[in-house]
Amino acid sequence: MFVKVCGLSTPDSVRAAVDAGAHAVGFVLTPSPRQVSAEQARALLAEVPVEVAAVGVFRHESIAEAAELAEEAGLSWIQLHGERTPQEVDALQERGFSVIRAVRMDDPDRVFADWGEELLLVDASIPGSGESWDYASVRERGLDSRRWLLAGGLDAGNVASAAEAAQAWGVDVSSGVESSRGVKDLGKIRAFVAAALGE
Ligand SMILES: O=C(O)c1ccccc1N[C@@H]1O[C@H](COP(=O)(O)O)[C@@H](O)[C@H]1O
Repeated sequence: MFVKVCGLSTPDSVRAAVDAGAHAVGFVLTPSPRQVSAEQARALLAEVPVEVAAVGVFRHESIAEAAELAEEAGLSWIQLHGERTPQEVDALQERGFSVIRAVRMDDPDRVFADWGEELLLVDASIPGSGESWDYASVRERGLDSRRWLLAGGLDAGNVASAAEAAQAWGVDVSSGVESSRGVKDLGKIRAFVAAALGE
């Protein structure tokens, strides 16, 4: 099970995720209670070993803005929310980025098609809201042979059953490892990663 922990903004939360065994960590560079600047993300990157994917999360930004900010931060992965096109994914890959393309669980089937992104992320309607949804319903989308992450309302208590219900390749979390909005809880991060990894 691939595990990503998102919305990290302090060195100790990055270390907690990495030490627990997360495969990816996310830095939100778009307006959010978890937003960090490119400069802050660059400093946090010092805590991330090369084998762990460091991801910049973008929602309202153009492709050019996202690429510029990610380059400034030194991030090689971009997570792209919002209405996007296959050409935008191509443009980021041509610029050297690996792409996580976020779709909403209620998007039409065509949005779930394979656009060549490295990972698809299937999230609730409002990203980062902690809103859970009917995880089993994603099985109708035909993602069996794809590399994709389940997100939205996950926490240490439900991640194993949610991943099983959805037959997820990987999982992503933000709200479920916080003590209050935007404030990560190190114990919850460790418990989430352990539960996702079946430890
Ligand atoms: O976490 C945010 O604030 C955020 C803002 C804008 C786009 C994506 C964001 N986070 C993503 O949302 C899900 C986590 O949702 P939840 O809080 O666990 O329910 C995950 O994919 C984050 O990468």
